[in-house]
Amino acid sequence: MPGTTLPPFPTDVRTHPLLIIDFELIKAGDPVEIERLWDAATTLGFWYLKHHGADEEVNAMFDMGAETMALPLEEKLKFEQGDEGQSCGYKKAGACATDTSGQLDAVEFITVSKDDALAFPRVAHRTYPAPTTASMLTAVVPFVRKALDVSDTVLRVFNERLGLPEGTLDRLHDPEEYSGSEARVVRTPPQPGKATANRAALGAHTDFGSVTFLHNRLGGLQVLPPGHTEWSYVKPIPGHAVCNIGDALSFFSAGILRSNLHRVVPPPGAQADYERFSVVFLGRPGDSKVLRALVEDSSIIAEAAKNKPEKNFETGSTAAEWMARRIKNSRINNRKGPETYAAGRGTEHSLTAV
Ligand SMILES: O=C(O)CCC(=O)C(=O)O
Ligand SMILES: [Fe+2]
Repeated sequence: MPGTTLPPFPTDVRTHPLLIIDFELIKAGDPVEIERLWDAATTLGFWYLKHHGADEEVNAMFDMGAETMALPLEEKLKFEQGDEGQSCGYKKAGACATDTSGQLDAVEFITVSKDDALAFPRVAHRTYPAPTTASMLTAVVPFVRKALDVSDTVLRVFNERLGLPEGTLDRLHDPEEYSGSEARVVRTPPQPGKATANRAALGAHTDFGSVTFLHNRLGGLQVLPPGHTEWSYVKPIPGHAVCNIGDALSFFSAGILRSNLHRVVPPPGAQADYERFSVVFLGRPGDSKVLRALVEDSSIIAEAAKNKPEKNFETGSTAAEWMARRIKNSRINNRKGPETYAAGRGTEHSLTAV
């Protein structure tokens, strides 16, 4: 909402502090900052990222999202992602379950595949609503390129710290291969009444892929830190991205990198009266890559897998299959019962977390 002053994030709600990582120092190879990034990625799996240099691209994405969401629902529905497990396109509010009981989500998405962005004007997977397409070269492509730079840089740090042969994680994220990586704008409309304040607008989930690069102006994002039974807000800090690890990196690293549960609830306090937009890049491995611990490539990962015999790091699933399964089973049209929701879950999920 250009020109709108948003109320500040309230001081009387529980927040979870995240480490603030300086992207410029990471790029420069600063050993202290790399250690801090490693610490964040292996404990909660969430951190703030400052000096990411993507402010302009992120603002352009917020504008693209607002223009696209302002279209009549009927027009947006022409681009709906469907029930077959595809993620790119438009998702209406209420298309997905947020819990085993089949409670409906309250967020709408416009999601652009990185393959469509980088191939533009050629169509790799699908077409998008007119305001999204019109912003492809001015917003989506520049944002995707910045996000890929963040993701590649962070992956190189993890590659080294995991003791993997040089280029291993790079090859698993080869930009030439089609992948589920995508840029998304999420809109949460103000929810009627206080009763919904604690109800998930976007249900508890772990991200499917590798590195997520998220931008928030209003509160609403919450994490469930390991060992906690209560959700805590992640307070938005202007100019700071929130980054987190997804399931694919958790599998590749035998759980050394943490894919943590998170969700979105309506913004807290006076912020609740405003519509909430977030801009996110979800980085994912190449479609054909199998999600499993890289035990043959690193003694550090082999040791981690050995120390967690109760965990199965052999999914037998490619990155594309993992993502399609999770999306398909979250779609309310595919719901047969509580088991459908359960079949769509990822790492670290307990079905009591909603
Ligand atoms: O909107 C947010 O703050 C988080 C969105 C998110 O978790 C996702 O799109 O996976
Ligand atoms: Fe997420």
